[in-house]
Amino acid sequence: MSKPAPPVQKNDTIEVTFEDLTHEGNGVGKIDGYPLFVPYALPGETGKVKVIKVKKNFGFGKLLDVTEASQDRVDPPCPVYVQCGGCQLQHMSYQLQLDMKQKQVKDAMHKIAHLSDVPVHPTIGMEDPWYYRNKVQIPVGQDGERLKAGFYRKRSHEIIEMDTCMIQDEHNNRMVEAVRRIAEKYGVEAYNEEKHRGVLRHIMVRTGQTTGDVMVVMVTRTKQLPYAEQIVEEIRETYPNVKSIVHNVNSKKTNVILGDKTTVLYGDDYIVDRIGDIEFKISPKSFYQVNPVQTKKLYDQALAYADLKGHETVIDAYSGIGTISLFLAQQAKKVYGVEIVAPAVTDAKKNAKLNGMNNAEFFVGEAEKVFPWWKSQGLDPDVIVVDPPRKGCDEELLKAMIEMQPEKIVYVSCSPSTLARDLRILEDGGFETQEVQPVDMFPQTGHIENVAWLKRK
Ligand SMILES: C[S@@+](CC[C@H](N)C(=O)[O-])C[C@H]1O[C@@H](n2cnc3c(N)ncnc32)[C@H](O)[C@@H]1O
Repeated sequence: MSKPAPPVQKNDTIEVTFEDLTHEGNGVGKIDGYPLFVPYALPGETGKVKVIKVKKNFGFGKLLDVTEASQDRVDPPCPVYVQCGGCQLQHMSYQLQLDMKQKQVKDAMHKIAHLSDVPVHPTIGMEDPWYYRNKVQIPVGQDGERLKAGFYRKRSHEIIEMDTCMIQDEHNNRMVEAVRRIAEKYGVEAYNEEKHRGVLRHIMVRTGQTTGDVMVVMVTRTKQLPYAEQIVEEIRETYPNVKSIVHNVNSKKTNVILGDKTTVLYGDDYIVDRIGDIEFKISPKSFYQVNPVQTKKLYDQALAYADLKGHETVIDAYSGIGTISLFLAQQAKKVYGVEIVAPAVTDAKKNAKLNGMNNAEFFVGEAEKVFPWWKSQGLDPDVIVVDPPRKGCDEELLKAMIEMQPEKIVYVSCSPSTLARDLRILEDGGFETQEVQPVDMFPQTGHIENVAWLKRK
C-alpha cells in the first residue's frame, strides 16, 4: 500500500501542538501522524506555523507565533541568537536542555544500540552555563575600509558581527576585537572566500582558564602577514598577558581553518592550562576540550569508571595531548597513548615530563593500525579507554579491542549515535555496557558528551 500524501502543503499556515524536540533543538509537532520540525518551538507549546518544506515522510515549518508558551521558554539573552548559527538552545531553560540531552542519549541507546535497559544518568550540567569556551575561531570579512569579525549566519557564510559571544571566555572576546581593530588600523585586507583573494582569514584565540595564558593565531591566505611586527607589538601593548602570538598560513580553498605552516611571532608555541592537579601544554593545532570546568567532571567520571587500583596496564586511544592518559596514569601502573596528530603527541610527551610522570608512553599513528601491532608485541591491557572524534571508532579498532579482551572499556564520546553504534559492536563482541553518563560540555548548543563503561562478559 502506498503512503498517504502529506497532510500539509508548502505555505500552509496551521496551528501545531509540539510534543518533542530533535537533537538540533527543533520542536516536533505531528499532523495526523506526519512530523513537522519547527525551530524555536518547545514541547508542550502550541503555535502558529508556516509550512516551508514538505517531504514524503516529514516537513519543516517556521514558527510565526507562540499561542501557548511552555514554562521552559526563556528570552535568549544573546542579541544575535536568531541570526547566528552558533547556539541552538538559548530559548529553553537550562534544565530542559539537560533533560533533552539525557533523552537524546536514551533514544540512541534504545534505537541504535538496542540497549533499552542500560542506565543513562541525568546530564551533569554547569552551575553557570555561559562564557565557558576556551577557544574561538572567528572568520574575518571586509566591509568597505572596515574589517568585520563574527560567526557565520545559519546555513550561510555571511558574517554576523557581534560585541560579545555569550558562550566564549571574555578573554577570547576581547582579544578577537583587539586583533580585528589592530589589523584594520594597518589596512590588512580580509580574505574573500568567493574570489580566493585577500589576506586575513580567521582569528583564533585560546585561553588557559586556570592560568590566564592567552594564545592568538592569525590565519592568512598569503605567506606573509603584512605589518606583522607592528601588529604583534600592539597586541602585546593591549594585552600584556598574551603568552603566544602565532601566524598560520592556509592558502587552500577550503573550509578547514588552519593550514600547514605555523610560525611563532612572539612568545611560546604553546599555552599552559591545568585540569585538576595536572598541567598541560597546548599547541595551536592540538585538540583540547573547550569547556575545562566540565572536562574535569568528564575525566573524573572516566577515572571512576576505570576504577584503577594501581597494578593495571591501560591503553588510551585517541589520546590528543595526553589529557585523559595522564589522569589515568595517576592511578595505573602504565598507560599507553596513541594519537594521529604528531604535534599533539609531542605535547603529550612534554606534558608527562611537566607533571613528573614516567609511567605514560605516547605513540603517533592511527589507533586502528597501532592496536594490532601492540597486540603482536604482547601488550595485554586491563583497561582500554577511547575518546574518538564524532565519527566514532574505526571498525578495525573495535575488532582489535575485542580481540585484546580487556576487563573493562571506558568510552568517551561526543556523538550519541556513533557511541550507540560502537557499543552494539562491542556488546556483540562479548562486552556488556554498564552505564552511560552524559556531561554537558556545550551548554546552549545541541551537542552532548558522554562517558560509558563496559565489562567483559
Ligand atoms: C575527541 S579528541 C580526544 C582527545 C583527548 N582524548 C582529549 O580528551 O583531549 C579525538 C582525538 O583523536 C585524534 N584522532 C583522530 N583520528 C585518529 C585515529 N585514527 N587514530 C588516532 N587518533 C586519532 C584527533 O587528532 C584528536 O586528538
